[in-house]
Amino acid sequence: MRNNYILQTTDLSYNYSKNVQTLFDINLQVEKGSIYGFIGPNGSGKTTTLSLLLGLRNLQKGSIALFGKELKDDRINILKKVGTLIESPSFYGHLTARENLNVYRDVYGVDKNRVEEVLTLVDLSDTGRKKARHFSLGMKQRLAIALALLPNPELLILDEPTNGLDPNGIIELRGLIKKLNQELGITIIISSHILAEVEKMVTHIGIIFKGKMLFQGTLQELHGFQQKKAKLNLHTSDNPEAIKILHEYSPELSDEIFSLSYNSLQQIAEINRKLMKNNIDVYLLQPKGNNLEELFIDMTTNLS
Ligand SMILES: Nc1ncnc2c1ncn2[C@@H]1O[C@H](COP(=O)(O)OP(=O)(O)OP(=O)(O)O)[C@@H](O)[C@H]1O
Repeated sequence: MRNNYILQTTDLSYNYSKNVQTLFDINLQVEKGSIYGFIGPNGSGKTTTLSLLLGLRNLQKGSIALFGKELKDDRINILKKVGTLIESPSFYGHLTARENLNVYRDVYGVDKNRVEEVLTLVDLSDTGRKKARHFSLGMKQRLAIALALLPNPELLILDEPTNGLDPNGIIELRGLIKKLNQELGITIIISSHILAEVEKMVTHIGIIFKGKMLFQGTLQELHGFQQKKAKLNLHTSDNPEAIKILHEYSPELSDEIFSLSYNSLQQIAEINRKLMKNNIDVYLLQPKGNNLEELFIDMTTNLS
C-alpha cells in the first residue's frame, strides 16, 4: 500500500441477498490530510460502503486497509483512531451538550479538558443548560461531531451530515469541517447525495452510482474532466455553413441552435473569430453551465 493513503479499499464488493449485488469492486483511495467527498444518489451504496469501512458489516469480498493495516487484522485498535457520524446521531436529548460529552468521557478515557476543547471546536461551549433535544438540527450535528472528536481521531467519517440542514447550517458545517482538516490535520470522508453541498469543502471526490465508482480524483481533476466535456451552444445567421466551418469541433444540430464540445476559453474566442472571418453573424454563443451536478447527471444518465 502506498503510504499516503489513510484508507484504501481493494475490489470491495457486497450483496445483501444472493441475487442482488449492492457494491461492485470499489477501490477507494483516500489520501492523508484530504477532505474526500463520497458522492452518489440515494441507494447508490454509500452507507453500505461506510459501514464496511467501520466493520459494522462483515467483509464478503475485497479488502480494507486503514492507516496502512488490514482492518480485519487489528479492527479494535484501528477503529480507535476513527471518529464516525453514521446515520442518526446518538446522544441523550434530556442532557446538555456538556453532559452528553461527559457521559462518553469515561468510555473513551479522556479528561475534562478534552470535553471543553471539543465543545469550543464545534462552537457549542456557550449552550449552558439548554438540553440537546431543543437544539437546532445544525447544533445536533455539531454535537454528534463533538462526540466523534472526543477520542482525538485521525480520520473522521461523516455519512450525509448536511441532510436536512438549512443553508446557514451547511455553511457552519463547512467551516467546521475545513477547520478540523486544516488546523488539526484530521482527514475527513463526507458522504452526500447533493454535490453542490460538498463541492466547496472537499479536496477529493469519489462518485458512486449503482454500486460502481464512476470517478475518483482531486477536485481539480474533476474540473479538468468537466472542461473536456464542456458544451457550447451557438446560433448564427447561417447554421449549416457554420457547422461546416467548425467541423473539427464535432458540432451537432438541434432545432434552431447547434452545440459543440470545447475545452478552453481560448477555443470559444477562436470559434467566434472563425465565424466572423467567414461573414457569419453570431446571435448566440453560450457555454453551457457545467457544474458538478450536471457532470453527475451526465455520468449517471449514460450508465442507467
Ligand atoms: N439492510 C439492508 N438490506 C437489504 N438491502 C439493503 C439494506 N441496506 C441497504 N440496502 C440496499 O442497498 C442499496 C444501497 O443502499 P445504501 O444505503 O448503501 O445507499 P446510500 O447511497 O447510502 O443511499 P441513502 O443515501 O439512501 O442511504 C440500496 O438498494 C438499498 O435498498
